[in-house]
Amino acid sequence: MTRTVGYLGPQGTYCEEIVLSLYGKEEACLKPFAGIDAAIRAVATGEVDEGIVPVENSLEGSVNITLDTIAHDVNLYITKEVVLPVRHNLLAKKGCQEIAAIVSHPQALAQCRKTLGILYPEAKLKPVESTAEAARIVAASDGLYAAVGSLKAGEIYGLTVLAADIQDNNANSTRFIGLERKQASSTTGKCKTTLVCQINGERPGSLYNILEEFAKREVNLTRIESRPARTGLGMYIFFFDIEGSTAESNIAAAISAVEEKCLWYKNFGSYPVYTINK
Ligand SMILES: O=C(O)C(=O)C[C@]1(C(=O)O)C=C[C@@H](O)C=C1
Repeated sequence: MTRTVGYLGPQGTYCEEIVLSLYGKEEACLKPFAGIDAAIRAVATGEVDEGIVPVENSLEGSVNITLDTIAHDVNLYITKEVVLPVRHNLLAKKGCQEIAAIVSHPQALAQCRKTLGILYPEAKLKPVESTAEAARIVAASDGLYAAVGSLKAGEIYGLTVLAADIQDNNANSTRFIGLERKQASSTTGKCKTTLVCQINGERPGSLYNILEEFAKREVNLTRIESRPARTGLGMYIFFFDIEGSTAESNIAAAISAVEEKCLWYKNFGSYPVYTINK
């Protein structure tokens, strides 16, 4: 049976590039959503089998809407991670003479902030839901707009490339995750495990006590990220990315110990990690 895969649309986003790299034409029915949270919620309601969303960029850091939605609003598992090198382009209508505003996803605008400031210091930066939505808006505009997006988005919406490779740093890459209602079936090869928990921030050493459970079992953490717990100012939840899977006994034991010590906890499971080489 073909699976339905939801992602941040419209056609031509980097999210779509990930979906197309994972599934052949016959293997998946693609369903674009207007927002990252909508794509995630569609997995939870059963509208789609899987959602592909961005979670972190090497220049700009976390995609907060992804972290907050998976922590607070749904109960889903992370079933894969895919890292994509991201190369942005400035796209405009043919013959465009003047750029009054540059539109794109806020993460994409931020990844090109310095370059755009040098090329078009007077242009206003306008955030929209995705890079492909930006290209679609520019194609429908009066020609005074440009979009930051992929070459493919430029082709789809009939735009020309005013400037290529406009990301501020060539190490620009984005981490995407696949979300499903069931745990990943295969965790062989390179794997990670992600959990989120809230600790008692009023006691000294609470975070240290959690970290100790990983350190003493030689469990390697690849990322710690905090986000508001949404229970009051100064209260936080912590995301931990762990190298390896819960099939490894030291990782399983560390997670059980952490669960005992925290106020609130969610395990997103273990999942394989892939990188797209460009
Ligand atoms: O707008 C897109 O094309 C997306 O897939 C979203 C997104 C993001 O949210 O980080 C993905 C990759 C890039 O880092 C810029 C934008």
